[in-house]
Amino acid sequence: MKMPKDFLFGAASASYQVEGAWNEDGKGLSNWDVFSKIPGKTFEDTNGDVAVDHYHRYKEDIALMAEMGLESYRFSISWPRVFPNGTGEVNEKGLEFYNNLIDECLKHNIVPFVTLYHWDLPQALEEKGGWKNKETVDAFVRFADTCFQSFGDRVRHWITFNEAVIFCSLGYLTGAHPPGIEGDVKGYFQTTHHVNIAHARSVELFKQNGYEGEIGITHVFNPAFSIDDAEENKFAEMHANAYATHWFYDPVLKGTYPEYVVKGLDEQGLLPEMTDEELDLLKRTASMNDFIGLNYYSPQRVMKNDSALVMAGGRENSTGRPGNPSFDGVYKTVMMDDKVYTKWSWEISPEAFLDGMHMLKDRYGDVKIYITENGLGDVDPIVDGEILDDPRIEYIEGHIRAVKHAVEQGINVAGYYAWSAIDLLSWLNGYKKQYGFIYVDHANGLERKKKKSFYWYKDIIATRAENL
Ligand SMILES: C[C@@]1(C(=O)O)OC[C@H]2O[C@@H](O)[C@H](O)[C@@H](O)[C@H]2O1
Repeated sequence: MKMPKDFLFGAASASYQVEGAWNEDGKGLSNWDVFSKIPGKTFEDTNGDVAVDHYHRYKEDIALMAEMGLESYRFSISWPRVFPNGTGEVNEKGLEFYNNLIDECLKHNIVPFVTLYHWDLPQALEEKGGWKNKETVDAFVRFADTCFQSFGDRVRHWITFNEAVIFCSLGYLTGAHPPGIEGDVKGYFQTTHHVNIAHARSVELFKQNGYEGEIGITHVFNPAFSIDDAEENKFAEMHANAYATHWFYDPVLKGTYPEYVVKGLDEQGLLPEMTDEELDLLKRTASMNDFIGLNYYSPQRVMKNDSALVMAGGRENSTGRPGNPSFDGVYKTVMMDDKVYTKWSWEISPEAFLDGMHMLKDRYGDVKIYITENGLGDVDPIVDGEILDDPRIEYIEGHIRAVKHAVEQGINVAGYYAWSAIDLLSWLNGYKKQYGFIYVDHANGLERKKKKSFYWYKDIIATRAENL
């Protein structure tokens, strides 16, 4: 079977990780511009000052994506490039860059798929409390509307937020991401609620103003599976899926928070402050969401936690490495002998991906899905100057096959975006963790080079994955 003709084969990036030009053309400071310069926060003190210089080299990069036959490019907009202080004055040069980027995509018949927020919050807002402060919600809605007005004549696909669970939990539970706070559990849940309100208000505004196209949100998709059939471990599975998935997906797709989590948080005095008006907003906007974006890399294998609650913070544990207890100590993730893992100990399981998508359909019905990220973080083998990233080809082949099976089994998947189009700055892992189809040679002026997977993906797109 060929993938449907309107299925989008894409690839993704994020502003802070690719653009560089951190202080050029009127751009304001982001929280990551500041946080990454705190000694020890990132591997080898890497930061996004230059990244892979997409800001100056986007035409070359888009041309390479077009050569690959890429049908769609998912990229994010740097909020502080548009609003240097988070709100107030608009930076026209910032709008100009994204207008040029969008026009370059369209010139090559590449569909722009825009993420409004991929973690780079204006520092001016972070300093006023960031996502714990309701004012940030107001500022986001203004930023979103400015983008709708400026780009909505050519952009027809919008994602409000990328992976709320990551920037909220790493910002307020483990402290590995800005603002670097550890153990603020109530603050963590409050930020997730504020992000949900910012999303819902932006969706309602998008629909009320009659912008063309579709809007949704992207969440981590990390389905939990018990290590066995023991009752206590099946409970751990239920608990993990409730807190890591339903807490984020239900308010968007059902318009309500999962009762099990609300009850648990209330009993612990951790329930976010939520007004009736906000809860009504979630309820009335749920049906306005056009799709849900899934960022799937791996499942989590869980069991009842039998050790003291040790919040393993720090860089290496922030990338989803198994072995950590949940924030509340109820369950822990484990590695299993019969599973396959990446160099960063992330399980590789296209099977769990397909099972998880069925779980979502059972809970949310026939919701339109985009796979907005999926890929292999690896240290790519280089042989005689050629980047032979066969492990990445094998990983992506298995996951596109799972997407194909999902579509054949009646699950409404409308597109697949590999993470990432081009090698880029990993938030905490510098450049050692590569994801791209295009290699960036940091030893030779950021020269671009096509990997083996570049040619492989080109063929997959051309044949619409018919032979998978
Ligand atoms: C933590 C990590 C990683 O470095 O592997 O997960 C996979 C991927 O997720 C994306 O949303 C991040 O923007 C990107 O940088 C990657 O981040």
